[in-house]
Amino acid sequence: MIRFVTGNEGKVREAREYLPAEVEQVDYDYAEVQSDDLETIVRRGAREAYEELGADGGVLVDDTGLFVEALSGFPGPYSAYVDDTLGIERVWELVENEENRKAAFRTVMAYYDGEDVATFEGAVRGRIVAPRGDGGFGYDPIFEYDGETFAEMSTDEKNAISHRGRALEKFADWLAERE
Ligand SMILES: O=c1[nH]c(=O)c2ncn([C@@H]3O[C@H](COP(=O)(O)OP(=O)(O)OP(=O)(O)O)[C@@H](O)[C@H]3O)c2[nH]1
Ligand SMILES: [Mg+2]
Repeated sequence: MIRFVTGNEGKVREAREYLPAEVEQVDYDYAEVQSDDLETIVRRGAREAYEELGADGGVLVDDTGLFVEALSGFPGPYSAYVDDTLGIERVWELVENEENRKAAFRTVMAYYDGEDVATFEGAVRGRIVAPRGDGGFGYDPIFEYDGETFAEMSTDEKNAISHRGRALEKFADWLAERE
């Protein structure tokens, strides 16, 4: 059993689809330290969550950012705040008149079970487009990869190419090797 510490059900859905182990969602709000480095955020988050929730199996945390080239990497680690305040329509409007609409998603996951903290990273490059599709969550409707937005893909299709899918793949390999 893996305790996935997140308030985001979309992340949990993708992890459940991917991982062979059972995944329990724990909605504990660990402190996301102010940092422009996702790895720093998840390393601390995993330790804090483990200490708070107790030594009842490992905990997994995921911090994700959307990095838009024309905006010098914004919103990056502040993606959740910008989603809540500006919303994805406004992010699209910020990029709409730019020639360069390239962007990347980056996820870093950290797993901690009382021994060492292990981290797994995944990234995908795509471009920002006007919102399309009703699947997915967060910025999925404005992120296009190979002609389709993430919101137009099934969970399986997104996992096969996404930032989170790549991080989950590394995590799954690591778990399998440890057994
Ligand atoms: O289009 C997207 N495709 C994704 O695959 C994806 N993963 C996360 N996000 C969004 O980017 C921000 C990350 O912030 P975030 O990592 O702090 O997540 P969160 O605050 O939602 O949950 P958590 O911190 O409790 O785990 C939040 O606005 C998420 O909705 C995504 N958007
Ligand atoms: Mg968050």
